Amino acid sequence: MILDEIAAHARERVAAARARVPLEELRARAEALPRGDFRFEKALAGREAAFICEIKKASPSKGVIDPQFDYLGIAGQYEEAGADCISVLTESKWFLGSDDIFRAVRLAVDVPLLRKDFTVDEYQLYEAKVLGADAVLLLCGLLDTDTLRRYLAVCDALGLSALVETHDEAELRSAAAAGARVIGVNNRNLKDFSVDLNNAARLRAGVPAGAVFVAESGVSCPADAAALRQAGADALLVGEYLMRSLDKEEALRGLREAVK
Ligand SMILES: O=P(O)(O)OC[C@@H](O)[C@@H](O)c1c[nH]c2ccccc12
Repeated sequence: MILDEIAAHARERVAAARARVPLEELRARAEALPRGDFRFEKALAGREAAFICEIKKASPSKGVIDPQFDYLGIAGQYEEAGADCISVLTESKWFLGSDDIFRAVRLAVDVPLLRKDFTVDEYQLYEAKVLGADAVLLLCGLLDTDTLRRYLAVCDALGLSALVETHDEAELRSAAAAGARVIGVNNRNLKDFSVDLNNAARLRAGVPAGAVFVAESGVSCPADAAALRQAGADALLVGEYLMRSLDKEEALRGLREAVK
């Protein structure tokens, strides 16, 4: 199953990174940085419907989405267009992302940034902090409730926000039990890549009051965004549609219009 393969590869990447910079050293570096002020989640909560715009070159389900991949140009366009947050894939094998891309985007824009990777080790939380991330992704499909709780405590101590991603009721209960403040529902099943926009609507009722609810994946036109907003999404995470839009400002304007 692909998620297992991606997670196994993430563990290999962490092992290699640890051999270069040991955990203790990385943690000390992360803890020496100014504690973040959770501006990722503030940016999401501050709007009627917020947009997290994603920078990804490829995905396991679609292959290469943008062969040119002028990620700095894209980041600039997203910022110009008024993206509330930007998600940058750093997974290297299936999404063709990298920490270098993240660093470059961090230097180029002031928008809150989500470091989008497959978190399988506490090490990656410190990595994200040192990269200048405002938020990390925690997948319930990879982390049990106790581990989630532990990672959320580390994030809190660093001033990092966490987008806790779920796909079904059991995962949503786990996210809620762990105390997640930003809960995502992925409309794409990472096990077989099928997309069901109704997934967000179906799980909406299980999201604790006060948590920010992010609908993720599968937005392919303004009407999709409208439907997700109708289903109670506080924020939308949009990747492929924006990556394929030549005029990202116009595309995002269209999505915003649709959720009003
Ligand atoms: O390109 P889309 O269908 O708009 O989806 C964006 C985002 O939700 C998707 O990239 C995603 C959702 N959860 C993830 C977990 C890991 C990597 C990627 C993802």
